[in-house]
Amino acid sequence: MRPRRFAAAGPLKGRIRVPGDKSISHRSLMLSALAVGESRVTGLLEGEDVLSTAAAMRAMGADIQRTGEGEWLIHGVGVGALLQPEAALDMGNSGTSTRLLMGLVASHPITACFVGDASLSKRPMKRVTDPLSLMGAEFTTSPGERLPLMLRGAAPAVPIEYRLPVASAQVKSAVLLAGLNTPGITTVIEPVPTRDHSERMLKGFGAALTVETHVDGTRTIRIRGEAELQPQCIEVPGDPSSAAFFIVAALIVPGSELVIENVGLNATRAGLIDVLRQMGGDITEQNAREVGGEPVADLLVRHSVLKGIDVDPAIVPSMVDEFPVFFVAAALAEGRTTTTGLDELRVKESDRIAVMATALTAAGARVQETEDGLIIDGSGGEALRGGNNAAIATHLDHRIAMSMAVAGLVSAGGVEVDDTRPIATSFPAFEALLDGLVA
Ligand SMILES: O=C(O)C1=C[C@@H](OP(=O)(O)O)[C@@H](O)[C@H](O)C1
Ligand SMILES: C=C(OP(=O)(O)O)C(=O)O
Repeated sequence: MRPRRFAAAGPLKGRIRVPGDKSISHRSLMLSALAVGESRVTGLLEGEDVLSTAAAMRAMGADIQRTGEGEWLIHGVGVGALLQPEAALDMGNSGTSTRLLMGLVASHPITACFVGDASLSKRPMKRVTDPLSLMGAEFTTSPGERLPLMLRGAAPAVPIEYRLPVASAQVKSAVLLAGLNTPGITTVIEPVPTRDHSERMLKGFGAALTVETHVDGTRTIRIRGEAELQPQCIEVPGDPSSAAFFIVAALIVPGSELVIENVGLNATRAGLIDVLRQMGGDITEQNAREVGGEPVADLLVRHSVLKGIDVDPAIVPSMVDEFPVFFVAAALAEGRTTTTGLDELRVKESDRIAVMATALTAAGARVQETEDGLIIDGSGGEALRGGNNAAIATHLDHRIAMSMAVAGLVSAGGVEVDDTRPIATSFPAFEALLDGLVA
């Protein structure tokens, strides 16, 4: 464990750049490893989760080299040609690596064992074993359909039409990636839109993929299997989920004025910015452009008096990973903020509803937990005053650690986080960036 106290240290001023998008980084390694020829990726997030994906793709035959900071060269094996890994694939803390790679393996004639850390081993996998079983893959799982599990891929796999029972980009992507090496057309029906990086990147690599959006917002995504992927040069945009910690910090720490450069603003990811603006957050987009087929801008964020709101549950998928830090913003707002429809937060790296309720309460915020969200009565900009000095339990969850670090910046006595190590899964430079800003 690596504990640390985060305390108030004055306004955040200056310019920072956040690391590459985690979702896009995973996908760029996976698809490059399946293309025939050499792909080049720049701006890759070198966090532990993405490195787990790189190691797994290497173990299944891809040649993956790091040539500089964030710069990687990948020689792919071709769709259908993944090799049998010789040892278990260690997924570490990463749900995205696990579920997307299960999709890839499911339609290859190989068997792979998936293992992970204590957090990942508690997370539900039935959401992917269900559709992948329909495609012909076979599973031996730990009780409750959890890791460790063994997956025997089907060759040939059977194309399916699958309607997502949960709003999950990981489940959608698992089925689409399985569809890559499945004869015929694999179809995913998505009643609620989730992040669309897989669709964009599969098309970019030359897969025959179509997206039909119906009047009620439902999306039907079709992919033609036995695809041949063309190698690509990919520039990964900055991660809005990492930028979120600094956006909220600059909004709630008085006197702050911060530019966060190169932030991905794909509409399926940008919900936090919309909600913070509805609360009165002063966030301006500068230098809007496209990076790697994704909309990107620099964000100028100024300290703002935030007003509590009822968050529309329809926006949840586009800010699903940002709720822990959003709760910190709500704890500093004037009045009450109500969130609902957050059931999925209970099955992330930790139960993010319960863990944040406990953590923020300990830090002195007024928080009430409901079945599917939190009700937060904000301090109206007053510093949080926690009753005790006990360390906040982060439960191997990077986003809890970083969110409570941000809470420490607006806490009268500081916030002690029990373990900062998980931060390296998605944002290894987080503490250095924060320390550099407030120094
Ligand atoms: O597809 C992805 O890259 C991700 C999808 C989301 O998970 P779910 O699909 O489980 O909602 C998100 O929480 C995760 O951090 C990354
Ligand atoms: C939920 C997350 O990631 P994963 O599902 O990949 O572990 C996250 O990064 O917040």
